[in-house]
Amino acid sequence: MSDVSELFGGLFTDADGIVLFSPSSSYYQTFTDLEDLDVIVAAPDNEHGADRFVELPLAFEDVADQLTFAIEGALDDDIVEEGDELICGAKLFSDDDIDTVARVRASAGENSGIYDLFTQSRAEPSVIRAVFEVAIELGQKGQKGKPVGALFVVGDAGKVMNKSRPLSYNPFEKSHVHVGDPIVTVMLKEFSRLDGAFVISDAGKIVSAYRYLEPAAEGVDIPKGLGARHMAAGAITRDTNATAIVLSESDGLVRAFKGGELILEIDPENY
Ligand SMILES: Nc1ncnc2c1ncn2[C@@H]1O[C@H](COP(=O)(O)OP(=O)(O)OP(=O)(O)O)[C@@H](O)[C@H]1O
Ligand SMILES: [Mn+2]
Repeated sequence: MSDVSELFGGLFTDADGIVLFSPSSSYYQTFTDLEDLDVIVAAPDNEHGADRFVELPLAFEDVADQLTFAIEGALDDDIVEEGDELICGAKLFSDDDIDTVARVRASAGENSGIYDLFTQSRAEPSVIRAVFEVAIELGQKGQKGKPVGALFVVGDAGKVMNKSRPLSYNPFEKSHVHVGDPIVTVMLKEFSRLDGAFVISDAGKIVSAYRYLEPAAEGVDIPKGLGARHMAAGAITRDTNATAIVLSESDGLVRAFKGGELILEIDPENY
C-alpha cells in the first residue's frame, strides 16, 4: 500500500529549486535549512531578506500569472537556469498560508511577455504599475457608480502623439503632473468619462488626454469580440514602443498590450 506522500512524492524528485510566493516569516524560515535546493521568494517586498528574490509588481490574482511572472523574472535575473525544474508553493485559496504546490519547468522559449511588460517597457516599471493601479481602481468603482472604459498609452509618447490626433482641448497641455500623484488619479478618473486615450511619457508625465489613435492596424491580432478601443490599443503598441493598458467598459476587465499582442488580462474585482 502506498501512502499519499509516496504517490505525490514524484512531484518533488530531481527538482532544482523552490519558489515560495509571499511566504510568512515562519514558513520561509523552515525552508532556509534545506541543503540541496535553492529557495526563491516571489513577493511584493523582500521582507525576509531572501538572497534569491523576484519582486511582484501586482498581486496577480491568477496563480498561473504569478508563477509565469516569477519564473520569467528568475530566468531573466539568472536566479534559475533554462530547463530547471521548480517546485512552486502559492496561495490559491488561502490568504495566510501556502496551500498549493505546482511543479513547473523554467523555459525561456515559452516567454509569455508578462515579466517584460513591467521590466522591458520603454516606460519605467513604477509608471506601468501606477497606471495599472489607476485602471484597476477605476474598474472597481466606475465613474459615479457606472462602468467606465479607459485607454492609457504609456511610453514612447512623442511617436504616439504623431500617430494620433486631438478630439478636444488637452487639459494637461500646460501641466507637469505625473501618474501616481493623488491629484492625478482624481483627474484621470474624471476625464475617463470622455472619449479617446491618455498619453503618458516614459517617466510618467501625463502628456495628453482625448487623443484619437490612428495607428496602422496591419498584423495586429487581438482576440475576436474586442472592439475599437482594444484594437487601437493593440495597434499603437505594434506601431510604436508604447505599452497600452485598457479598461473595458463592457466587460470590466483590464488588459495590457505590448508589441501588438494581448499580454495580460485581469479582473479588478479580484484586487
Ligand atoms: N482609435 C481610438 N483611439 C482612441 N479611443 C478610441 C479609439 N477607438 C475607440 N476609442 C474609444 O473607445 C470607446 C469605445 O469604443 P468600442 O466600444 O468600439 O471599444 P471596445 O474595444 O468595445 O471597448 P469597451 O470594451 O470599453 O466597449 C469609444 O467611445 C472611444 O472613446
Ligand atoms: Mn464596446
